[in-house]
Amino acid sequence: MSYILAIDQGTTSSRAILFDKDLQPVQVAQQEFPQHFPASGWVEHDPADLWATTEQTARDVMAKAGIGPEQVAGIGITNQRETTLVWDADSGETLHNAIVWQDRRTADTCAFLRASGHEDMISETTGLLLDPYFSGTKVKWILDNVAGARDRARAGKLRFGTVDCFLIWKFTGGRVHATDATNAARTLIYDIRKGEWSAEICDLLDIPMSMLPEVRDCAADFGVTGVLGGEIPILGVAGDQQAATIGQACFMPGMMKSTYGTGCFALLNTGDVPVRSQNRLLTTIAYQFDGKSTYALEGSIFIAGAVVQWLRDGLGIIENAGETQALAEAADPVQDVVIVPAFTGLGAPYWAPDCRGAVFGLTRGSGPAEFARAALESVGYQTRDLVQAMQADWASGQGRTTLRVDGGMAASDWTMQFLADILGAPVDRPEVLETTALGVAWLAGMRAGIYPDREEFAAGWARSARFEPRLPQFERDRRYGRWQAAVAATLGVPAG
Ligand SMILES: Nc1ncnc2c1ncn2[C@@H]1O[C@H](COP(=O)(O)OP(=O)(O)O)[C@@H](O)[C@H]1O
Ligand SMILES: O=P(O)(O)OC[C@H](O)CO
Repeated sequence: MSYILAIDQGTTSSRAILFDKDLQPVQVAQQEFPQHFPASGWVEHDPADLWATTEQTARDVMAKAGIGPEQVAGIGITNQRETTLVWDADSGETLHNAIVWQDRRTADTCAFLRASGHEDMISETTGLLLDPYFSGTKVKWILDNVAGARDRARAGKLRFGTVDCFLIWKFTGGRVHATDATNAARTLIYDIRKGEWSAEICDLLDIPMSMLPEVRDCAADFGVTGVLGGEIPILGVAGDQQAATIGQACFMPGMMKSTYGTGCFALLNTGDVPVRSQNRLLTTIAYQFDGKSTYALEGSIFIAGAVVQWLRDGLGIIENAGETQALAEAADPVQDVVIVPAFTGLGAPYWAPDCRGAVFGLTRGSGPAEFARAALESVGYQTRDLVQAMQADWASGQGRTTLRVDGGMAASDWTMQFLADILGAPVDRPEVLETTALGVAWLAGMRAGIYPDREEFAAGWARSARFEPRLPQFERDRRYGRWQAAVAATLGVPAG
């Protein structure tokens, strides 16, 4: 019983990672699955794909490591957040494809709720903004648009869940309908202060509360699965960004992590007090242990690593992401090319879904190297936007902050050095870059009794590199000023 199976069900792929008794990742299996775009701004996943790729990668990783279920002490599940599923309580059949967090179809519902004066109550209760990003309006959409759904929901025949909850249901053969507090906190129908579903918001959205899962701690009993060839308990659950926060051991107020994948999500631990943002950040639950929530401020950037993908697939100036380093180093130091990568609008702290990207400062001499440097820099600038908003929101967060980074793009030394330079604060990269999976593996392993407690786990967090700021203050401010001007100009230009 010396392994933990971590499942990371993400937006574009499902991954299963096996951790040994020393909390080291020893084997990985991964499968991508199709994205469905049935209309402009709509994004769906087939629930059968979510389950099949999860089950298959879990089987594969155990087969690759040559271990059986009797050697797995527990399963931890982490997941793309907010993505919404509704299914029949008896048959388990889903009523509709999963509506993905990126899906904008409920923008009108959000606009209506805002116009009718509900935004303040909803933000105060849930910590979130009225945006289609979150689950609540997606559940309403399914109940409004699938024939007979609301009647079945009122009769107690339907179940709602985020992806973690759906997978738990599948793993346990429909015996457990539960989620954890971090996933509940992303639904727009959960009262993050009281730690219970909000009857008022459910009523407003006409969502029968009989559909809702039980909300448990992040390290808790979520049932036992028999689908992997033997019985294994599910003992840890957290949304992926919260799992990364846990994996980075950001357990003290003031600690902050930023995950650089396709997008970027930064979370600042604010302790046991939920801080209401004045700068359009989200207030969310970082984790919940023993019924007690720890809160975080969260900033979400939609385009981080995706700007590098654009250099590769859109502009064709690189063949792989790693080439950006040499290009950025070769860029002309006197050119000031700035890219605002608002390909799908801008996220926090701007929340401008309709604006589109722009490039500034081009000269006759601007080429691939200047574009590559500007692309990498855009990630640093956007992070500074978030960090400044966080510091403005949370007075005790003033001062020197060390940022812990992870995700695929954190492998880029050049980007991480620029990040430290533009923040004027150190950036720490951990030894284990599988931070999201590590977080949820630790939850499950701690619950199973094979991993250390929180203090010991935090003490074991190890850094592989620290990037210290080297840019003079004057130059930092000058460059950031250029970025701010570029964003202001981009926001001022209506999308075509
Ligand atoms: N060396 C690198 N330099 C710059 N960007 C990189 C590098 N390696 C990976 N990336 C970027 O990181 C992203 C992949 O990170 P990952 O954490 O796997 O993302 P996701 O989980 O969102 O798919 C890609 O967008 C890729 O362009
Ligand atoms: O699956 P990812 O890594 O793109 O993460 C998605 C986030 O959880 C959305 O809030």
